[in-house]
Amino acid sequence: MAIKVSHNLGLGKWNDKHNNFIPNHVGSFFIFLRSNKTHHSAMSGGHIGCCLSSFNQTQSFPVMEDQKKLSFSSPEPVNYSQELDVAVRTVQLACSLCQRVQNGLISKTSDGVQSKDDNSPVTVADWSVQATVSWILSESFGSSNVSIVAEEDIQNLSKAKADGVLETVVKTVNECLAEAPRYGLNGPKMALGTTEVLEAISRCNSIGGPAGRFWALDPVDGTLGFVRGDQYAIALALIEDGEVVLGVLGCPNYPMRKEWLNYHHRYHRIISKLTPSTSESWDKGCVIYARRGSGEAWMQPLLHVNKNLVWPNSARPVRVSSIDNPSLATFCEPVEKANSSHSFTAGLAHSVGLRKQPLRVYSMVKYAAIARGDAEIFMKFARAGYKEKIWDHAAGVVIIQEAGGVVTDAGGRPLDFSKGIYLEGLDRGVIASAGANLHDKIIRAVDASWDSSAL
Ligand SMILES: Nc1ncnc2c1ncn2[C@@H]1O[C@H](COP(=O)(O)OS(=O)(=O)O)[C@@H](OP(=O)(O)O)[C@H]1O
Ligand SMILES: [Mg+2]
Ligand SMILES: [Mg+2]
Ligand SMILES: [Mg+2]
Repeated sequence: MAIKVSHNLGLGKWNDKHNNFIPNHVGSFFIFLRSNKTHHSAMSGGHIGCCLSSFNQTQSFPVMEDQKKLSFSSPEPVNYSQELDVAVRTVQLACSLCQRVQNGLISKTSDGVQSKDDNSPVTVADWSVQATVSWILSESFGSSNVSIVAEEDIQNLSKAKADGVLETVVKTVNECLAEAPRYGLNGPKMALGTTEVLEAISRCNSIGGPAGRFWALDPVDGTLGFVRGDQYAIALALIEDGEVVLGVLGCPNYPMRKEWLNYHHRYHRIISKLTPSTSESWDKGCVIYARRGSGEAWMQPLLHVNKNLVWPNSARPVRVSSIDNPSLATFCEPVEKANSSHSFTAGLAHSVGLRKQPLRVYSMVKYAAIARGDAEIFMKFARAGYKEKIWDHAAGVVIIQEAGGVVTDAGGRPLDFSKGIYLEGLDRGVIASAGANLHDKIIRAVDASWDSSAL
């Protein structure tokens, strides 16, 4: 049978109490399927479950008899389809912003990179993505329902010497939001002013914690990779009562061949030499996402700005590698020695029998590589005293777990996202593996060599 669904549903509010979505527009009709597969149908071509659209037309959709029953049955646990749908579209939009800014940075010799108080880099893209994601989430769910923990703040941006940067951020955010309808998202009616952009950035002032719902955002993870024209990620996760329930990772430079993940510092030159300009959309860049408990992780190609594509986008499932023989396994780790001890992991690799060269990649693209089956192990052992932040891990952890992998600290315990902005109580380091066998071997090797390490 077929049922008429209005595509011009506009925005509404999720009602937690009644577990349903209430559209703002009177007369709009919304079907929300409470099936485990709902998010996939929304992402991969089916439109049911998607409440945001740029189209002003009605369309007929076939609805199975049992699906119809599901949509009108009594309330069941929240399945976050609405949140996942908005999050994936928003990360796609953010990827296009970053690509534009990165291309501009690389072609210019001028300094588009600022330094924060800890000397780490921050760029127009970091602030612009944070403003854009914050604005879209508030617009989609109502600002009083949205709480965000995110990396950037406006202190550095507001500094007098960063005046030109602030102007560029406002311009970048508005250029990006003007594209929102192509992603099925509503943009602002009028361009945002400086105050609104600063407000959107500083609204991300949640400090997380054990209760309630908040988003964790790393607008650009691997900023160093970003400014070097290399790998970086946009990471958005939803955390509820201390558990990561959704993870979305945008990886705009994820190459078509996994070997090219390794070409840091030279990535852009190599890719532009080897990739024909007419390459297909799967060639470079993807968005990977998962919902906790679904047992599935999905990957979309980037929606390429220049190819006149509009939503909906296609998706395909991803799964971790089945390799569990250490001699065939590849491990990945941060590029910078300052962020993780390369000598300690080299020792672990040797004792476990990992024979391949480590894949050194900036950012949470490492988590994406494990989820896609392009590498089997990820290890990070920061220097003593460094506290890992939740936005550097949340999205990647749920994606790997749903793709079939394992993520724990070096003591074998799950990462704890319930203690505020830091992964408090993290035991030594973070280990992610394609399977329990490899994981146990690494953990045993850490135990055996930790005391004699300098960490
Ligand atoms: N000293 C130190 N030790 C450990 N980790 C640190 C340290 N300083 C920063 N960071 C965080 O590392 C994030 C980047 O991690 P990566 O795995 O991408 O490292 S690397 O850039 O490949 O070396 C990076 O994320 P972004 O700031 O979003 O780029 C930081 O949050
Ligand atoms: Mg980060
Ligand atoms: Mg960052
Ligand atoms: Mg940073």
